[in-house]
Amino acid sequence: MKTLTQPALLKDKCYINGEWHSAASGKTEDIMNPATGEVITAVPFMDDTEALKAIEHAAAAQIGWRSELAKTRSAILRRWFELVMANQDDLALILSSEQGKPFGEAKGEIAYAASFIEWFGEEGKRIYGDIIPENIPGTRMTVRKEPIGVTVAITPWNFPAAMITRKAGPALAAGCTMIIKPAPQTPLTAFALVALAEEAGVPAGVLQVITGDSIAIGEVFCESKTVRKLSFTGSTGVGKILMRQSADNIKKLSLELGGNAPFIVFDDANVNAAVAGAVVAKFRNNGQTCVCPNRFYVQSGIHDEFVEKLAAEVDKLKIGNGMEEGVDLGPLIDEKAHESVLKLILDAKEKGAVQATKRDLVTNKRAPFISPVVLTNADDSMQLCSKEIFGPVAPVYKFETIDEAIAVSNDTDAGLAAYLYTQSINTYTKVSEGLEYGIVAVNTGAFSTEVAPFGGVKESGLGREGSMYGIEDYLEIKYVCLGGLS
Ligand SMILES: NC(=O)C1=CN([C@@H]2O[C@H](COP(=O)(O)OP(=O)(O)OC[C@H]3O[C@@H](n4cnc5c(N)ncnc54)[C@H](OP(=O)(O)O)[C@@H]3O)[C@@H](O)[C@H]2O)C=CC1
Ligand SMILES: O=C(O)CCCC(=O)O
Repeated sequence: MKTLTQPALLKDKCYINGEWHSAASGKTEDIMNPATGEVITAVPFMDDTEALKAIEHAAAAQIGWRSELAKTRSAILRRWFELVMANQDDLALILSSEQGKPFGEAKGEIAYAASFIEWFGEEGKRIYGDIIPENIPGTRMTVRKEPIGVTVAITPWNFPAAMITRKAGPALAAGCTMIIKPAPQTPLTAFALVALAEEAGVPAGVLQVITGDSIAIGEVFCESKTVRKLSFTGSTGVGKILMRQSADNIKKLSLELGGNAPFIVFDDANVNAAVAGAVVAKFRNNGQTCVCPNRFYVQSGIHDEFVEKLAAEVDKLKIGNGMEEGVDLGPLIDEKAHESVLKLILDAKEKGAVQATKRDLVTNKRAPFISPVVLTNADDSMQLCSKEIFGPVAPVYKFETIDEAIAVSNDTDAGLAAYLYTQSINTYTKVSEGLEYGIVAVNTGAFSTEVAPFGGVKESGLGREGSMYGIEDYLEIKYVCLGGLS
């Protein structure tokens, strides 16, 4: 078992106004390692009292932070990026211990998380305004982009590092302050990241992290008039609650919600490439990613070959404690997730789905491990066709025509990511343009990067994260009209 090089990175307190705090109530919540069931530590269970205090500190810190030169903020973010990369192994160990993903994958997430700090630190120096050619004599018309103010982030457990930096990176670079409420399962990565931000020189109150009563803290965040923006990644149901709660003060929202990604394979696809892409896309983070394919649509001519090859590859994946060498899939996040995924598989089997993989479903009754499965004969009467699976299950549906593939893919309230495999330029053009999704991946199973926009349409959310567009969500446009000139 690996040990931390910097044990001080394992914090068990919240970070408010530059200091580490327990909850005023003294309450704590245990943090478990999902692979072993062991308690790693306990963290503060804070509530509305601390949320209100953090907002006050964020508002006070906002004044100085927005006045700093973009170049100064950028230099601090650069140091934060370098510290995150210098502590990549320790951060990955903390992340893997509380979340369960394999150590190598956790290291990849830390590098991905760091890339948002680096990228937005650089973008922050390029927040240009505009000069409008005036249409009224004696005027000058200009546009400035200004930081929106105090912001908050509610983040999920599936990417405990990257979902924080994808929000905090642009917020801080734009001159906003941010309070983070990480998922209750994975606060330790958040604490460690914020400890490194402090070391990098992020001033007190600019970046804070609190854990505890999600509902009470969420209400304070939404109802506060001081908080001008909320960014949330998580389920569509909770996104809708937060949107309703934020309506009274017209808060700006970024919502990165659930997906129901189709993965379409046409007869003319390179089947080996499609299988390799399917494994990468579907089994990343044990299927617990909102862009993991949820429905595999495979054209009839290539269907049997694709299923046979995919099942063979999936049967090779090694399940286990993510800290062990060679493990591809860790546990699911908790028992609730395990039960939910198992129910979807059993429902599909009852309705006629056939398991193409060979392993038994449940491999370890002491922890939430589940075998990865490929199911054929799937149809839209099965719950997993419309519900986000969030687990290592690949249901395969057969289709005949291009129009049918587009229609079934779009027949969902979600619209985050879609995948297609074809070698035809006509099919590529027609399908990529016909899909109602924020992201379309063609002949690849991987597309996430800090330089490209991530986000969905329909009930998958609002706004885009990452890329040159991601910082816009933390800026307000101010039009200044100067009149009376001679
Ligand atoms: N888009 C994505 O990346 C993600 C999608 N999901 C989807 O959601 C399903 C359930 O996962 P789950 O973790 O329960 O996701 P949730 O959307 O329920 O939770 C996400 C975060 O929001 C918090 N939260 C829940 N209710 C409120 C509220 N009323 N006010 C403020 N914060 C709140 C949670 O804290 P608490 O747990 O304490 O309630 C957690 O930190 C998954 O199976 C998956 O389908 C989940 C995670 C990420
Ligand atoms: O929303 C998620 O599930 C995490 C984002 C994954 C990614 O950035 O690829």
